[in-house]
Amino acid sequence: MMIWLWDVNRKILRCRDVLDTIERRVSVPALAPSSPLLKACPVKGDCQKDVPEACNISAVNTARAILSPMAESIPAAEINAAAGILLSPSATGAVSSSIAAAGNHSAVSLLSPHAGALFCYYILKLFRAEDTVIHMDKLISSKQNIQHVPESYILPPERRPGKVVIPSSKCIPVIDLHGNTNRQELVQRIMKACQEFGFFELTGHGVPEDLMHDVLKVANEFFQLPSEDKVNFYSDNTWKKCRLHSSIDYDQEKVHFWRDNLRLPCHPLEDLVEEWPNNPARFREVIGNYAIRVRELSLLLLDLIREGLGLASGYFEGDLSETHLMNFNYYPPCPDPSLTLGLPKHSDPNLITILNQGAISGLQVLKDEQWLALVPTPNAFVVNIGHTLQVISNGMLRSGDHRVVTNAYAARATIASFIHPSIDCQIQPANELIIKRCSIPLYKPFPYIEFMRNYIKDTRDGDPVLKRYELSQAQA
Ligand SMILES: O=C(O)CCC(=O)C(=O)O
Ligand SMILES: [Fe+2]
Repeated sequence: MMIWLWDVNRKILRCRDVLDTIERRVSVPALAPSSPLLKACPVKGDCQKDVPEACNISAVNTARAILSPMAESIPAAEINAAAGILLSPSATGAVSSSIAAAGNHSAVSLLSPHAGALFCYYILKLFRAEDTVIHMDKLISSKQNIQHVPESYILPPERRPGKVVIPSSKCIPVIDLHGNTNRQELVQRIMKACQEFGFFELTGHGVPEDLMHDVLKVANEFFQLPSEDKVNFYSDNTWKKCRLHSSIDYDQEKVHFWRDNLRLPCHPLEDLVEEWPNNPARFREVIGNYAIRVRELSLLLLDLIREGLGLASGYFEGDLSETHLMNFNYYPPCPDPSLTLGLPKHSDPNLITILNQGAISGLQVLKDEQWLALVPTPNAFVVNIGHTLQVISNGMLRSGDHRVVTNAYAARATIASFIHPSIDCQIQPANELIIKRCSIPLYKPFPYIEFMRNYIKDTRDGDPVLKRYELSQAQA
């Protein structure tokens, strides 16, 4: 059962979001029928009819009594059922008419703002426990003692990694950022790696070893927290930037993947850090420091690539590299890694990705139709090019296909840092490049927002998203 509310702007809010808002707005005391705070929040006159004694007997029981019949009458598929709760006096009209429009009777509680907030709080508390169970059950890290891979995670035979042993090797180029004093040579090496593999390992990058290590430690600690400490971040909305979820698109996909994921927006940091978890206690500090360092590093690498492509100085600055997201991936041990994948074959959608994969292997890169298993190099980053850079470079650089396999013995945490264009950008092969090389564009222009929509769908279904945007010779 999910409870939905309307806020003063008639935006539909999820239960958790409302709870958070309320927790920020009112300090909620332990509920006691005689609580002076409850007495201090009288129910407004005529609402006694709708919300009998809401605030002077146990509000939880009252909430249950009011909501139970209503909850049963709500068709599961309809989200516009609600408890009408007033978060501010000006919401009265909006809430009442929304509920009336949605055809739901009852329970428009005309409370004073403070009483409304309190009442709302207890109603939601009631349902939060249930919400926690429903959502947190989707996380693999919430499942206890899994002996077998559940059916819904078993891939069809042609998409399974199977039992084939993929030889591990140091298979992608290694680039030492500080060991290369000659900038031109460095640019050439990066370009070659991005053309041939779409991947390289980066050493000498300047991010301190203890920070590389600490971020993974804090990430591991986050995933191991009890469910109730994480549920506030859970969301099935693939567009929500700050969210905890599992697999790729859990409610829409045919088969699930063996990974939990916390995604955080990171730029501009000072505006966003408040949205991040603050448990473990060091989370914001450690991850914040790291986010700044990897963003700087990504922009430096993008600038080297820009130079290699012969694009004007500053080409990737501004909107094109505006969005910085970090993916905290968590792959718990899997009882049979041959049946499932942590992540299916995909290329990243963005410009450039910097991955801190710790010491446990799992990442595989596709080269000449062969999977190569990467052996992690201590304190090195794995860098890869995303679809957007492939398109801007008109196919000169390639986004590297990769996938993640699971293992049966140890949980693996990784942090992937993505630089994306802002969602309003139009993406297309760089004009200067087409002109300079007298080439024809290989991709049609597309709005990044539309591309991302298709990307999520195609990745979960195993389809190549760039196919949609390729131009045939005749069209170009
Ligand atoms: O966890 C890994 O090894 C890779 C993660 C990845 O490919 C991603 O987050 O897009
Ligand atoms: Fe990826």
